[in-house]
Amino acid sequence: MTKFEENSVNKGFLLALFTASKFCVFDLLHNKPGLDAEQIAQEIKASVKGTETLLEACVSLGLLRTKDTTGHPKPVFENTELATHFLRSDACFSLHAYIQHCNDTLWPLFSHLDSAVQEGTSQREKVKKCKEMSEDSFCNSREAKLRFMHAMHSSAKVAATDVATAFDLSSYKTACDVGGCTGAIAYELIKVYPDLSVTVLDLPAVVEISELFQRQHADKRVTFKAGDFLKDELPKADVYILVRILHDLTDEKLHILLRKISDACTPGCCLLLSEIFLEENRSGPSRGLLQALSMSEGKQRSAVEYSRILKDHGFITVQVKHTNNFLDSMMCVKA
Ligand SMILES: C[S@@+](CC[C@H](N)C(=O)[O-])C[C@H]1O[C@@H](n2cnc3c(N)ncnc32)[C@H](O)[C@@H]1O
Repeated sequence: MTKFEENSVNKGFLLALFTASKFCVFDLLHNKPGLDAEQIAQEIKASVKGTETLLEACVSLGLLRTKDTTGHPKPVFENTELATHFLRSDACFSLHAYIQHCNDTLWPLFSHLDSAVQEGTSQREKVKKCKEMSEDSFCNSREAKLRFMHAMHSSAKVAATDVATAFDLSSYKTACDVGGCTGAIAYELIKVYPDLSVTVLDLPAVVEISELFQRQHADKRVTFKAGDFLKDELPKADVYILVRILHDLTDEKLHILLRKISDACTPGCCLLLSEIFLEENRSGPSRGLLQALSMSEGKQRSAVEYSRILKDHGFITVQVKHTNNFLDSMMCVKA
């Protein structure tokens, strides 16, 4: 298969995934495995032809499989392990909300890819304008924030164990998860390190909603602080955590934030950074390069680039870990 064909299949993969997810096909087949295309079409209120085509595509992509059809004239469908673990909306590691976020927020950025490449700038404003014209400023609504938080929460949960265990943090007592959103990483950290307390710092509008995500956990070792990490004083901690923050910031904002963290640290304090680390020659991984292509205000970097930036702020890289998850990690110590 040529690179071109491979990429068109990836695009098809995403579209099939979004669509099946939107119609809750994976939830339906979890609750009622072994339905045929006609029965599924009826349940999701879609055309039989369209449903059949979608199901076949999902089978070819390894998201669904057909079950032994003896005694049944038509093929019947069930979820594969992949769909059971990651695509059901109520699965422990569900990426349902993240897929929705990709569909609603990231995907539209790609429809302005020509301008993004021409200008080399984020197309968020353009997408926002189009949306505002059609949807009455949905972007700033509580619903949009909640949707974003669900997306972050679900994907953070998938990476949380690998992020928390990438390095031994057992000698530290206090941590601050800077831009920690719903606390998904913080709650994993206290599970792994019972003596650790974590302050999650995030914007007031996010902290206000974050309560909705804490009902099952609620543990006083995790506290939430509303604030702006570019303007307000950072909570004091032995470990500062930055998961999926730096790649999204302009160079100017990145340096403001790192200066604030560096000022808050005493020698020996730790900085745990988790991002997708690009290969040194920028040949991959493609999830990082594609994220860069959606053109946020920031940029994707290699571990060496991050190390260099952090060194300028007084941090020495102790170790870099490429996990088998979608985020890599780096541990640095303040000199
Ligand atoms: C891409 S999300 C990452 C969330 C979390 N660290 C994770 O990986 O799941 C970025 C987070 O940073 C927060 N954030 C962005 N700008 C901020 C600021 N100026 N002050 C505090 N939090 C901010 C956002 O609200 C959001 O929760």
